[in-house]
Amino acid sequence: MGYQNITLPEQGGKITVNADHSLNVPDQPIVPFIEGDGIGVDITPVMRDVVDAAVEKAFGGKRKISWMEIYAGEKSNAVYGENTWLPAETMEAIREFVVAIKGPLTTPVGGGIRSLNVALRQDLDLYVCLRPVRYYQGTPSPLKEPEKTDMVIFRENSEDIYAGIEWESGSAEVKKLIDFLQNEMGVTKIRFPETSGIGIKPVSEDGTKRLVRRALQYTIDQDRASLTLVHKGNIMKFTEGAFKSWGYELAKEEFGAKEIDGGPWCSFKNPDTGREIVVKDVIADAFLQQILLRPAEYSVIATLNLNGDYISDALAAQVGGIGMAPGANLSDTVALFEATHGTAPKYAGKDQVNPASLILSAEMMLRHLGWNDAADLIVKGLSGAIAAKTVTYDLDRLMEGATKVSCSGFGKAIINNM
Ligand SMILES: NC(=O)C1=CN([C@@H]2O[C@H](COP(=O)(O)OP(=O)(O)OC[C@H]3O[C@@H](n4cnc5c(N)ncnc54)[C@H](OP(=O)(O)O)[C@@H]3O)[C@@H](O)[C@H]2O)C=CC1
Ligand SMILES: O=C(O)CCC(=O)C(=O)O
Ligand SMILES: [Mg+2]
Repeated sequence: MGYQNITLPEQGGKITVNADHSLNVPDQPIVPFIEGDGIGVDITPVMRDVVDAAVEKAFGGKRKISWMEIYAGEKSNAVYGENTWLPAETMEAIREFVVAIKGPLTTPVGGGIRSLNVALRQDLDLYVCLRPVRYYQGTPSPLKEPEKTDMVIFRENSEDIYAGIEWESGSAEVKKLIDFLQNEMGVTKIRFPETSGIGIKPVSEDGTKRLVRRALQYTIDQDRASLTLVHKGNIMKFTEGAFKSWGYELAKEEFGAKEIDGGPWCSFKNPDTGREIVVKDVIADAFLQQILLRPAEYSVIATLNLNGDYISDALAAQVGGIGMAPGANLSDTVALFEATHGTAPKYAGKDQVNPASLILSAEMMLRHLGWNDAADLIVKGLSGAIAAKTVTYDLDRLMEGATKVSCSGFGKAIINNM
């Protein structure tokens, strides 16, 4: 199709998806990217340089990414005109080209536009937010044994209070809703009805099961020992509690899990390797202490949207901070890779922040394409740069005897260590 402000690269072809959701990847795939607000201007070009260097080194010119810029956030206002935060053709391009990567996008607090990140996830039905958390040797960490933190978060990405269904205190809508809750639903527990805002928390069986299904399949494919459902089901029984029940139900119905000692924990054998996979659950507040005190007991995590948001930043801190934490948003067909962190506005344009989070998101993208040799080189380059203590400010301030480099300098150090 023709695009208004997106320039198609002169060379390169489209990635396509087969009926079984596998990909056909040409040697020169067109990959759309959103630069991102704030520090997007710093980290996105560095990510591209690192990826290009890894692909060139791994495949000697046979393969290459054809980058195609698409727009969202502040830059899209500049390109498309004021108040155009997420142009329709940006969504169209991600749908058409199937695999894309983005920098962070700003969401104002307490008013203004709703999150563009959430809008992208909802509109493209990217229902899995996949955030692996692993330790790179030599990275400074507040833990004594950070290498014991090795978890992969499957965060439900389309539902929950995070979907942003809410009404402002004092609005006509909130008055109508509170009136309905009090007079037709018998609700007596709204403490200050005159001044309350109200948010709605939808959690469904369909949404839960598709997320837990992907997480369990991953547990099998990666030969992991356990999947933990993290919820606050003691308090929010029909949303978070139901998430837990539906998760166990799915493990039993579709993966043949059997209860251990009368349940609710259950287990089944990995059909590929024969290894026992335990499916368990933890209440979210207790989980946040467990990940610090007993991280080795957790492997794959499946959780609701808001819990997953908190847990991913907390776990990132254990292995070096959100400057190091990658992620992907996945539907059955489309993949949009992005860092865990936000736009860190105070550092914008200063060539200072750590680009590793976005670079490791690109590393996940290369594996998604099946370009594992290039992905391995990124891991090697990053590990080498950290081992040589050539690091950005966030790691430098926690390390003894390190050499502090800029964002672009860190990118160069990664390339030099490939
Ligand atoms: N997916 C997305 O696009 C996301 C967008 N956001 C949005 O980003 C904006 C800012 O959010 P905020 O809460 O400040 O969170 P941020 O993640 O942007 O930044 C918080 C702090 O984390 C550290 N940090 C973040 N990124 C890096 C990096 N690359 N390298 C090193 N350190 C880093 C910095 O810590 P220090 O000050 O200690 O150096 C920074 O001040 C908001 O509008 C928010 O909605 C937030 C999260 C995700
Ligand atoms: O959309 C936003 O602004 C914040 C998103 C976020 O914190 C996350 O996805 O981890
Ligand atoms: Mg977050």
